[in-house]
Amino acid sequence: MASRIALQLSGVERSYGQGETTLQILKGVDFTLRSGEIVALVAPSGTGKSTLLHVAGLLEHPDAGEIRIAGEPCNGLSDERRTAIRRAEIGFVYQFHHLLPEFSAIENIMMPQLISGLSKAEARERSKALLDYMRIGHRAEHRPAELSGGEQQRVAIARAVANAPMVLLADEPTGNLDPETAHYVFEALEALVRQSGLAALIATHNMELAGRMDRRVTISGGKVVDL
Ligand SMILES: Nc1ncnc2c1ncn2[C@@H]1O[C@H](COP(=O)(O)OP(=O)(O)OP(=O)(O)O)[C@@H](O)[C@H]1O
Repeated sequence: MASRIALQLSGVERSYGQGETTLQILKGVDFTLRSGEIVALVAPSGTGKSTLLHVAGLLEHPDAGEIRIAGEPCNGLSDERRTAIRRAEIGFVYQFHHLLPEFSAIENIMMPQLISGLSKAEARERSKALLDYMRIGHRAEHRPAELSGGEQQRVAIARAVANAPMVLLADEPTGNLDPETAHYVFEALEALVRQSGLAALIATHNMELAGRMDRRVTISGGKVVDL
């Protein structure tokens, strides 16, 4: 049986005003991401990878077109509802970890769960399981500055999936790591996707990692096309 559609973009357009002119970045993007698949987004700098991730993740509004998360059309929803969907169904990972420096690894992962209303005990238990899963259980009480780059990114990934979202959107998650560490972090991410049935769209310039994903897409002429 085909897996469930987690994210669907239809006819999505997005442009930015630049002085007198308009820079049209996305010109009718159609794209479908299914639960349990990892898709690489590989495109030259400036073609709109971050824009696509922000629009897909409900951080920015498209100028036209439709975004559905877990089947729910997100156009025309109130900002409150969009935020609620984003918190529940979307996890973000960036090139730089953006962990809160004054909190430990486990506290960083607990945070989004506490915001969602989980008890402290439940949040701690799930965070510990995620840390173990990412093979950094022994670093739970360390603050970000005391962790290596690869460990920091694994904590950031654990935090992104802490609320069991349907979709993981990652913008160069290994871009700041050496090749060996990048490989190791991707391995942990891949295991997590396989185990949880998450759907992941990962922007990367790393062709070796892209080659290991289920499929590869690029942005060409403002549209998403298969590579
Ligand atoms: N808020 C904004 N206002 C104006 N222009 C913007 C804005 N955000 C992005 N752009 C422009 O839109 C284009 C696409 O940007 P985007 O960040 O999506 O590219 P990218 O493919 O992610 O690039 P990179 O690989 O360098 O991160 C760029 O030319 C950028 O300058």
